[in-house]
Amino acid sequence: MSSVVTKQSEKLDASKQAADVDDIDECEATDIDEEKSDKYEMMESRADVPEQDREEMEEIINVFDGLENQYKLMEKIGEGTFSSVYKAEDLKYYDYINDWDIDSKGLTNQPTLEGSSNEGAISPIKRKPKFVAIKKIYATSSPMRILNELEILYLLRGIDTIAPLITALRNEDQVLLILPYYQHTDFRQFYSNFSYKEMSAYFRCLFSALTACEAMQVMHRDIKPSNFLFNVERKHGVLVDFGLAEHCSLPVPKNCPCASSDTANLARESYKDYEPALGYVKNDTRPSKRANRAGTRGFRAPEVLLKCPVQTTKIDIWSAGVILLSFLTKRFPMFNSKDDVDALMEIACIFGKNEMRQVAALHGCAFETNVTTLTEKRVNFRKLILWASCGSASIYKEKLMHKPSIEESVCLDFLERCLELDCNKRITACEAMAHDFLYLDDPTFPFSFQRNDANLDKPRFNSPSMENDSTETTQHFSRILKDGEDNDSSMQEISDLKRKRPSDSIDGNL
Ligand SMILES: Nc1ncnc2c1ncn2[C@@H]1O[C@H](COP(=O)(O)OP(=O)(O)OP(=O)(O)O)[C@@H](O)[C@H]1O
Repeated sequence: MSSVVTKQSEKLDASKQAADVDDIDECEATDIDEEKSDKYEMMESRADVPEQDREEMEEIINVFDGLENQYKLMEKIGEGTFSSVYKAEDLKYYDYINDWDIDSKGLTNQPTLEGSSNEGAISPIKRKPKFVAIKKIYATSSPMRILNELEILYLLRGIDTIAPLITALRNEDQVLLILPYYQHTDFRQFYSNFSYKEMSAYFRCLFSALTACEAMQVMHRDIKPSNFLFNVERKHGVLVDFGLAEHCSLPVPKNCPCASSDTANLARESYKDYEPALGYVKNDTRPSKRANRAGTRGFRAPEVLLKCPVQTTKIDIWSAGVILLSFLTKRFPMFNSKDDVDALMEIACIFGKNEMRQVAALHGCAFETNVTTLTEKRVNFRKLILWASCGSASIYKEKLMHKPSIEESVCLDFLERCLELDCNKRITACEAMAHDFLYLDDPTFPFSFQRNDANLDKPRFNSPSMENDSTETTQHFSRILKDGEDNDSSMQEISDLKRKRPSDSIDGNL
């Protein structure tokens, strides 16, 4: 497959391109020499870039020889646990086919291919600078982890709500992922004043991304506002950061009651007979429960907190529900626990002890607490939201007396389905795409509103065979990440990889 991909995404031959493309190549050829003479010029021109960020960008340019001819690093835009992200101008954008670029869809500023007409092509002078996000993965990340992120990004190519990988570069232990740059609005600027319609648009994009992940059996594991880049003006969002993502189809021991409907039903029933023994076993010989708990505090699903070994894509639905709860309560972060026990207690404050015992039994655990303020029964979501968002007791009481609007009811129903403690009963992303809440901004809602249900059970994109893809991608990227290669050959591999855009190969050319 890799050779096919190479062919499709080959740099466009200058002779095959329109005259204006040739013109720009010549201009760039002269520019390159000038750029080389002072590779840091672009950073000096930005006095507002902090000294430390400037140093980091200089280091990247030093490590990746020739990078400055491809990308003009501008500023640091994000920093996480595993990476730093920089905005850069894509200096060679117009030399390549850029099918991944949602901005370019329907525009005629793409270079033309052999045999195609150049009519309507935009002259070089009108070309806008194009930007990418360069994600520098810290050298402390294991190669397997980086490979996993690359592999999953490759698998999820071609979906306009998931940030695609443009290319990846490696030099020794330094790895850069090049992604399109998405102009977005900080969550803190809009979460407290979004209307139901705006929330609907936000979650339709998010759930479209989650539907794609679900179809590929990929758990993102880190769904949170900073990983969903939403552009308020365009009402469009993209999911980023698959650094913790994981396949849930991998064989795991099904040693959790939730894994089969028989044992799950038994657990749901038997929790009532559980008699808590006071104290704890002094010399407990039972093996400790182990499971992947990767994620961000406050967004972990109950099954993650209860260390269920059979986690599925439902964990992401819970996290999306937590984001919706933030919108509705106008509180962010909604949960802020320091550890998993605290996190379970925060959830118990809403769901009550009775449901917590049930969900604990579903994952082979027992839930016991001596915190007297916890109630047996759950708190009604509407009451919780009004209490948290109203500001005063009198407004709360007044609002509570009013019947909820259709929009509010639909939204509350969606919230309950996402924040369902029992992962087996929680809504799937595909089912969520059929929920009225995701169509509130439809002009005909709710009068003559009709969803096109015919397509809702189908993933809205091509689904290449995961097994084959996964294997080939693993081979492809593991070569890039393989240790012990000399610098030249690894850089050669990297340049081979350059511009092998996954989305190029999705439309039936494999
Ligand atoms: N393609 C992009 N376009 C614009 N900004 C981006 C892009 N990718 C990442 N960012 C910004 O960089 C931040 C960190 O990126 P990312 O989440 O991929 O890194 P991380 O190290 O895994 O972070 P965390 O530990 O917080 O999950 C994002 O929250 C976002 O603000």
